[in-house]
Amino acid sequence: MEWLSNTLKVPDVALQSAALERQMQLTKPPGSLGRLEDVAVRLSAMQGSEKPSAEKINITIFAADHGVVAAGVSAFPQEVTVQMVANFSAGGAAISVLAKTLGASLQVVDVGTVTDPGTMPGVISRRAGHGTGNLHKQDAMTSEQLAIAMNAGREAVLQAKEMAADLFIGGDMGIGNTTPAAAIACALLGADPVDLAGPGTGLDAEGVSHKAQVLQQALQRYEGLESEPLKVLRCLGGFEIAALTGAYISCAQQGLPVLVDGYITTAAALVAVKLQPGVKDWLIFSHRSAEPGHKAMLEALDAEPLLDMGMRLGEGSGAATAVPMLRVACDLHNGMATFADAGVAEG
Ligand SMILES: Cc1cc2ncn([C@H]3O[C@H](COP(=O)(O)O)[C@@H](O)[C@H]3O)c2cc1C
Ligand SMILES: O=C(O)c1cccnc1
Repeated sequence: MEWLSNTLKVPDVALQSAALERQMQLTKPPGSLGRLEDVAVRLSAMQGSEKPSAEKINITIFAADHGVVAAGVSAFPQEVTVQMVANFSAGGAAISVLAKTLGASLQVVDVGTVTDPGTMPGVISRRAGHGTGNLHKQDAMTSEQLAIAMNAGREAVLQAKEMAADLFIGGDMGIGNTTPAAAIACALLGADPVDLAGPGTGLDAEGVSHKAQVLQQALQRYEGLESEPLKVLRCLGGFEIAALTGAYISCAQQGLPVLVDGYITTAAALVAVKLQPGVKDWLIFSHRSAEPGHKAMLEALDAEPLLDMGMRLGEGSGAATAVPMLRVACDLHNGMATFADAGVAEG
C-alpha cells in the first residue's frame, strides 16, 4: 500500500484565478450566482481547464457485508446487500435510474459480501473476504484485507481516469454500514456514539440507543485512535468504506474531482483527509444526509454540501442528484456573455 503516500495533485491556482476573474466579468452582479460560481471555479482549477465540465460521470458502487449486523444494528437483513448487487446489475436500484438519467457510467465492485454474487453484468469481483469481522467484538479486518479493499478503490479510479471522466462518484452498499461509519467518525473526532448513531435504514429510538451501546463497547477496546486513521479504518471500518477511502486518495493523486455522497462516503472521506489533508481540495460535498450524525462529520471537514433534500439512501444517490447542479454551474460559467461581449455597462 505504498501508493497511499504518493504525492497528491494540487488544483491549478492560475486557472482558479482566471475562472474567478471570468465570473466577475459575466453579465450579472458579481457573486449573484452564489455557490454555482464557487463550484464552477473549483471545477475549472481541479480539471485544469478553462471550460469546466460535469458531463462525463463515473459512478462506482462498492458493496460489502458487515459482521456487526449480528449485533442487531440494522432494520434490514444482511442478505439485502447481495440482493441489491443483483438489483444494481439489473438496473432497478435508485442509483441505476439516476445513472441512466445522467448518462453516467455505473459499475459495482463487490469488495466482500457474505455470499459471492458470482458473475453478473456490471459487477466486478474484488473480494477481501465474506464480510468483515464483527467490530463489536473483534477487529473488522486484517491488514491484508484492508489492502485488498483500498486497492479495489484505487483500481476503480484508475479506470475512471482512463475513460476520461470529469468527475468520480463513489457509492456504498452494505447492510449495517451506518454502524462502521459512525464508529469511524466517533474514533476520529473523539465524539460520543450517542451523538453520532442514527436510525440508518429505519431503526426506532430503542434500536438507535442499542446501536450507540454497541458502538460504545466497540470503541472501548481501542485507545489513541484519533491519531491513527488507518487503524480506525481496519478495526472499525468496512471493506466498502476502505475501498472508498482508497478511491478518494487515488482521485487526489490522479487529479480527478470527487462528488462525495452521504453519511458512509463522508466517513471514508474523513479517513482519507486525516491520512492526506490535501485530499480535501478534490472533494465537492453533494448533500447533507438525513442521518443525524452526518452534520458533525461535515463540520469536522469544514464542508458545506450543495443540497439538503432529506435523503438517506447511500449508493451515491445524493451525489448523483447534485450532478445537474454542477452541469448548470458549468454551463453558466462557459456560456454566459461578459459585460464587454454584450455591451452591458458594469457597476
Ligand atoms: C433495500 C435497500 C437499499 C439500499 N441502498 C442503500 N442502502 C443503505 O442502507 C444501508 C445502511 O443502513 P443500515 O446501517 O441501517 O443497514 C447500506 O446498505 C446503505 O448503502 C440500502 C438499504 C436497503 C434496505
Ligand atoms: O447518507 C447515507 O449515506 C446513508 C444513510 C442511511 C443509510 N444508508 C446510507
